[in-house]
Amino acid sequence: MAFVIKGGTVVNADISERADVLVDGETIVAVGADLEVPAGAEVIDAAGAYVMPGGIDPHTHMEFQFMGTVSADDFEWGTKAALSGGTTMIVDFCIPGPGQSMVEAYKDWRAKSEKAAADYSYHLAVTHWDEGVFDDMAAIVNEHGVNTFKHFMAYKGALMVEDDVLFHSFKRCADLGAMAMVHAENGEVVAQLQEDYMGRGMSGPEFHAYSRPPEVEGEAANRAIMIADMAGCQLYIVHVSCKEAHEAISRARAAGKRVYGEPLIQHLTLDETDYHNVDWDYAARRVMSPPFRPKKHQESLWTGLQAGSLQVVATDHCSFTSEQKRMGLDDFRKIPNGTGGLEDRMPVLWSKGVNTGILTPNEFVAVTSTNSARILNCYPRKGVIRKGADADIVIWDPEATKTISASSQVSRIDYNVFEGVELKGLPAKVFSRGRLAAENGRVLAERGWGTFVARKPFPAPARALATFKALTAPRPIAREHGTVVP
Ligand SMILES: NC(=O)NCCC(=O)O
Ligand SMILES: [Zn+2]
Ligand SMILES: [Zn+2]
Repeated sequence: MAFVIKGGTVVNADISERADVLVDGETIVAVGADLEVPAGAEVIDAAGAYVMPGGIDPHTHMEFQFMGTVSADDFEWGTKAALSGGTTMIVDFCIPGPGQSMVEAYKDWRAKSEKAAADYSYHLAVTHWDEGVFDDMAAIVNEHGVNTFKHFMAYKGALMVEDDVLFHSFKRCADLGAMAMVHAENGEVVAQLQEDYMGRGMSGPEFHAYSRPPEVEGEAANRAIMIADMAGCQLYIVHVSCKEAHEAISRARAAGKRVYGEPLIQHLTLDETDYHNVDWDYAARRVMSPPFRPKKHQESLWTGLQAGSLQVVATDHCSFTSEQKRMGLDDFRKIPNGTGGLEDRMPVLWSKGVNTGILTPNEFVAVTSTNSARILNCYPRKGVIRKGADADIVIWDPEATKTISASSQVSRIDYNVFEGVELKGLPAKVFSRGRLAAENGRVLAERGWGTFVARKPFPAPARALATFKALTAPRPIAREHGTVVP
């Protein structure tokens, strides 16, 4: 079925233009001024609206078995929540369980995500190192369409890996043309601080934040950057929450290293005072890692988006109900870590970023969609309004208003960390591969509409890094005695 979106302003990351968009089936087939309407095609009026690429959330956890429970939004409800807020693709973390191989975990995730209402892709987690992982990484890249590998530097005793695993795995990423990702927090220091506070009877959710100060994140970010540099691979640091981690990335990029940083909409807009609330539930619902930070860190994250030293805005959507959070009533270490945000990411970023003059609409598109598509290598199929791209399109009404409330949200949990935030600028219509998937926040997409988006390795940066490594590799000194020169 064909349709033309007429009269809107098409906003891509690089340019805004008055143009119509012709969609045929799942694909954008033309973008231009005053397009002729083919016989039988529907006309959709976008006067006064922006026509933007559907959002991509590069960091989610659907139906994730974690900390003794399972995150509440599965692929169906998580992607429906995403669509209601303008996000048409998520990239979820596929994390092998204890004793499970990467390829088995991948198959599990494929089965779980069959119910997705929007498109999805994965990052694979490296949770230990052995020959099986070495071999599986090649299969994952070459046969299963995943080019990113995640490493947790925190969660000691569970998902955390040490530096030896990081170096082995980062070198393997370099060989395969894949990208390494890290959750950057020094898990050893966190574990000691947690024990120390609990030992002194300090068990409330505020001590979740005190046991994970910005320094643990800054240290781990620096360490991962240096290890990636020595391994010769690209590095993506997830949920950058503080000045220390942002500065590490910014320094690395200024030194020519291929490092990317992803702040979350939560860290950009919410702060640690939420943990001081006298209502235990209120504070515990906001427990995530890294935690919400003192307000001063937000300025660093916003300027990072402006300067380009931070490239994408994600949610790390990992939602737990109040009941699940209460697993940690007597011990903050047992509160399942994670918050929601998928349906609010784009509207909150627009209201707090574009309406305040911090970001232009083009920069908004860059950090909510295009940059993820480019960094994760699914561009230009995703992340752009242009001929040949998937028809993932948001018609954005800059005048529409709403106040966020859990009572009207799509996510399955019973609260919303953005409760009461007033929004101006909302998705009016959201198309997912040419199908109307949401209208004024109401989800029309059905379970199972989503498809897996395979992503190939990164030949150009991998080749550049390998060339540079080879040219700058240590060489033996020619001597009369001693080393034999090859
Ligand atoms: N972020 C968080 O608290 N939960 C999800 C797992 C992770 O990303 O660390
Ligand atoms: Zn994490
Ligand atoms: Zn996460």
